[in-house]
Amino acid sequence: MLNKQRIALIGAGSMAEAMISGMIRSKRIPPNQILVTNRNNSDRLAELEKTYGVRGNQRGDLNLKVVDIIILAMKPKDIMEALRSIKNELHPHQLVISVVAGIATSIIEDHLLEGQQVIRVMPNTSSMIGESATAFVSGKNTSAASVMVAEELLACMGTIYRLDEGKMDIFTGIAGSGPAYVYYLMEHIERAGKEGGLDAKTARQIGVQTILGAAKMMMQENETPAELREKVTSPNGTTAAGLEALKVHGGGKAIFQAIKGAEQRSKELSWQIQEMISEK
Ligand SMILES: NC(=O)C1=CN([C@@H]2O[C@H](COP(=O)(O)OP(=O)(O)OC[C@H]3O[C@@H](n4cnc5c(N)ncnc54)[C@H](OP(=O)(O)O)[C@@H]3O)[C@@H](O)[C@H]2O)C=CC1
Ligand SMILES: O=C(O)[C@@H]1CCC=N1
Repeated sequence: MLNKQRIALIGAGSMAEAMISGMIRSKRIPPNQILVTNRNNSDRLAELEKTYGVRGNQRGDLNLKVVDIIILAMKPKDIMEALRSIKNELHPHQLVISVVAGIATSIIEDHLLEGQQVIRVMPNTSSMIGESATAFVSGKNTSAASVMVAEELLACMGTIYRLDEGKMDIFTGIAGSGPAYVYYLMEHIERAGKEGGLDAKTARQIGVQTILGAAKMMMQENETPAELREKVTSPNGTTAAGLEALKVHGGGKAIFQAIKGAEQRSKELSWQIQEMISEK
């Protein structure tokens, strides 16, 4: 089903590239069926063409009528302008997928044609290698067949979760923004490794394998994170000392607050757009 779909990405930034890479690596969509556009950065389109074999189009040259799926991948502040610009080029049977953080499905539906099929998605940049944790919400006009196509498409980028709209903010806090917390953690692991005498590259490799091993343990073993943690922790041993330092320095609280902060920002983005709409 998927290999017949023509897909246009509106927005050619980090998330668009991660999705393109996921699609191409999956080999389930021929590159020449993927079109990508932005506002005015032709060098960026050329770069994506060269790297992935997709077709970069200046916005004015992109005929949306010939595509099946339109992916909105611009910043939240730019979505209203984008919706205005595409509305009358679309037919309601075409599927619009938005990856824009904080923007509710109903807002997108309200600013497109009556009956437009819409799906809201929250991927993360691990889509690049087919390892995203991706959530989606189906819009009110979206057919079961279109949901199946979207699931097939999103599966090229990783694991998918169908959620209620109300859970998208917390999902964004955990999974959409989540890779950044892990990278930040690695930055600190690397710093400590260097201070302990390792070179940066070795410290990073050790840190990555440790995170990967722990992640796989949580996936494959039938034990809670707390149980797994206890198995690492010998009484009065090194781990107990490390965990105590984490507690003293608010490590757990910091992780919790990072997720809550991102969740809250996702909500705010939604309110800001609502305000913008009601002011007009
Ligand atoms: N980065 C991430 O990890 C994730 C991002 N997202 C969401 O994805 C969206 C994009 O994020 P990201 O890729 O990081 O952002 P970037 O700033 O990297 O890219 C934004 C892109 O949108 C383009 N753009 C803006 N307005 C228009 C328009 N009217 N028509 C065509 N193109 C337009 C820009 O083009 P130009 O350069 O020409 O201005 C640019 O290519 C955001 O809404 C974000 O919330 C969701 C999950 C994860
Ligand atoms: O930082 C952001 O707003 C986007 C959404 C999730 C990840 N990046």
